[in-house]
Amino acid sequence: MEDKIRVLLTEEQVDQKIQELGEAISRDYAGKEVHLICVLKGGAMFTCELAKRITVPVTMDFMSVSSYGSGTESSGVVRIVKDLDEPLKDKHVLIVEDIIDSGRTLAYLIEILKQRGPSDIRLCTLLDKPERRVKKQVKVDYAGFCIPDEFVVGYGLDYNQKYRNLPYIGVVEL
Ligand SMILES: O=P(O)(O)OC[C@H]1O[C@H](OP(=O)(O)OP(=O)(O)O)[C@H](O)[C@@H]1O
Ligand code: HPA
Ligand SMILES: [Mg+2]
Repeated sequence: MEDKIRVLLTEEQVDQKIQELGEAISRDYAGKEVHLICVLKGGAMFTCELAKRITVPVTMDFMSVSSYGSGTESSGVVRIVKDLDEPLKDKHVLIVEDIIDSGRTLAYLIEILKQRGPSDIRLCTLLDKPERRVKKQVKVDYAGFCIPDEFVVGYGLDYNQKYRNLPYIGVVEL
């Protein structure tokens, strides 16, 4: 059966925001090389679109962690499914996520990546759900949109692995 999806952010709104984020990052990292860390799978589409709009030199690496089962609640247990290929020593690391919800995924990731000796670590997310935050210490450097406490899909975000390919952000009417 098809789920009913209500549009929360249109493709045009998302594109415009990614352009703005790319410009802000390019300004802030002027004269440096930025090492983007894409957090798979959710961060894949956003990372690629963002990378296209950054004008300073970019390198990219990919990591896969999982904190959600098949439902809409974080399990609280974060697992590394695929680690990075490259070391982070002396790099300007920018972690790119689709969403920060409870903050558990990012709190865990930042802790382990800090130990690998990067020059600095910042965080960029397309969506932020501040009302849901459990890990209050997670500081977001670049956030596209703050959204209300609703389960969203599209632009990399899934519900039971579906809808990652939608070019907009929608809410599944459960
Ligand atoms: O702030 P949190 O409550 O930790 O939730 C955010 C994380 O949860 C989702 O990933 P998920 O673990 O579902 O895996 P996926 O990216 O492969 O969909 C999302 O892509 C974020 O990575
Ligand atoms: O709202 C959401 N949608 C999809 N995946 C998620 N992971 C955390 N929050 C969400
Ligand atoms: Mg994810």
